[in-house]
Amino acid sequence: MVIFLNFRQKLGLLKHYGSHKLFHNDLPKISNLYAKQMGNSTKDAATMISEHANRLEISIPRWPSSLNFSYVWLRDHCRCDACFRKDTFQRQNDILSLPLKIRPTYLSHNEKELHIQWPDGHFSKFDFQFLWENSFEGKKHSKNIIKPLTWNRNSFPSFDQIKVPPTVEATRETVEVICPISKTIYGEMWELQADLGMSDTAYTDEYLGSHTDTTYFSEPSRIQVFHCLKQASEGGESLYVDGFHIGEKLYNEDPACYEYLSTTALPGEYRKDGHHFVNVYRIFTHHPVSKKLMQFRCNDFDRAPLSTIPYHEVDKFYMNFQKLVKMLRDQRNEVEILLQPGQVAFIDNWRVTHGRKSFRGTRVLGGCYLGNSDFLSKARVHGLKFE
Ligand SMILES: C[N+](C)(C)CCCC[C@H](N)C(=O)O
Ligand SMILES: O=C(O)CCC(=O)C(=O)O
Ligand SMILES: [Fe+2]
Repeated sequence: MVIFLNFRQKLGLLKHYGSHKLFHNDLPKISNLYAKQMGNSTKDAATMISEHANRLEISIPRWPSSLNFSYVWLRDHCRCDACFRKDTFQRQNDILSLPLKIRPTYLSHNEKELHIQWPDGHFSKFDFQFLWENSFEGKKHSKNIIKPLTWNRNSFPSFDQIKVPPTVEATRETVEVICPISKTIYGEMWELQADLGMSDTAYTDEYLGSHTDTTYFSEPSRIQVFHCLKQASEGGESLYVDGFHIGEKLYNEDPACYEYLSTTALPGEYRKDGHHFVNVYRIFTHHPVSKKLMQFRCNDFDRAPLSTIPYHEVDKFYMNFQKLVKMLRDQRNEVEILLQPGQVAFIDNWRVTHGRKSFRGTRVLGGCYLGNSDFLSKARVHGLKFE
């Protein structure tokens, strides 16, 4: 079975093992539809183009507001063969030849396209669809469509499941249908069972507080895949918490603490024979343009010596950090799932924390990591849109 934690809202469900229709989700579908309606103004007699000093204002009745395009932006985004290579999807016009004070000499449009004649004789055509999808203002409107639905113990969403044989190879095959597997210091596919030789608390039979993995990487792994290959004879339930729910709650209950943990950097560290990772990060990271919460990172086990905070601020750090971890350990926020052999969990490691209860007997988890760029690229190919 495949369980998508969090991606039910955001990325979708693996409905047919082996099929190409992997990412299904109502919300992105709505947003795509929205983008289509907004961009494809078929018989829009009422399209209005107004020239201003350094911008064009385009108004199409279907668009929620008019969009503005500066002339230099339009010249830079010309998609003709001389400016843009359609075979490689790469730019060809050199930024240094872009005239910053350019203005069109002649403008016209039909129902689908805007036409611009430039002073040097160059001619550009723009699909309204392209303009809608790539403008700052258009993006702002589309972004409002997908709002992450956060969850706690009581509001945890249901998930779809399919059967995967409880072997590492079957896990690999399932995952590879979705996305190439990352190779990290743990290899591609790893197996996890209590083995102190591995020098990590994950490889014990003890309780493990909920955390995100690879906080010590400059870009943490995006998806953590867990496949239960063998259940413990007792205990070993997985514990999941929605870090965005924690963020929301903290923001509402103690905005100063949220602000502090969004702006204060701390170091993470991981040492293992021949490896020494160190990375300085913030617990809450926001999208550089929309400012929405984009990533939650928290792993107390892999916290490095606190060298990023001056002594007079240290009390403040511990106070705020404890507050956060208390919320993370609060059972009201924690979802408990006893993974069954054959059940695979895909966890958004940029958002959802994982932990486990202590256990007895032999418990084996198989799994792997998927990189952020690889995963988002595949999701986009399946028609999903991201900021
Ligand atoms: C078993 N597996 C490879 C998944 C994880 C092992 C690494 C755990 C590390 N403390 C971290 O949180 O990143
Ligand atoms: O044993 C578990 O369920 C999780 C262990 C863990 O944190 C990990 O492998 O990253
Ligand atoms: Fe972990």
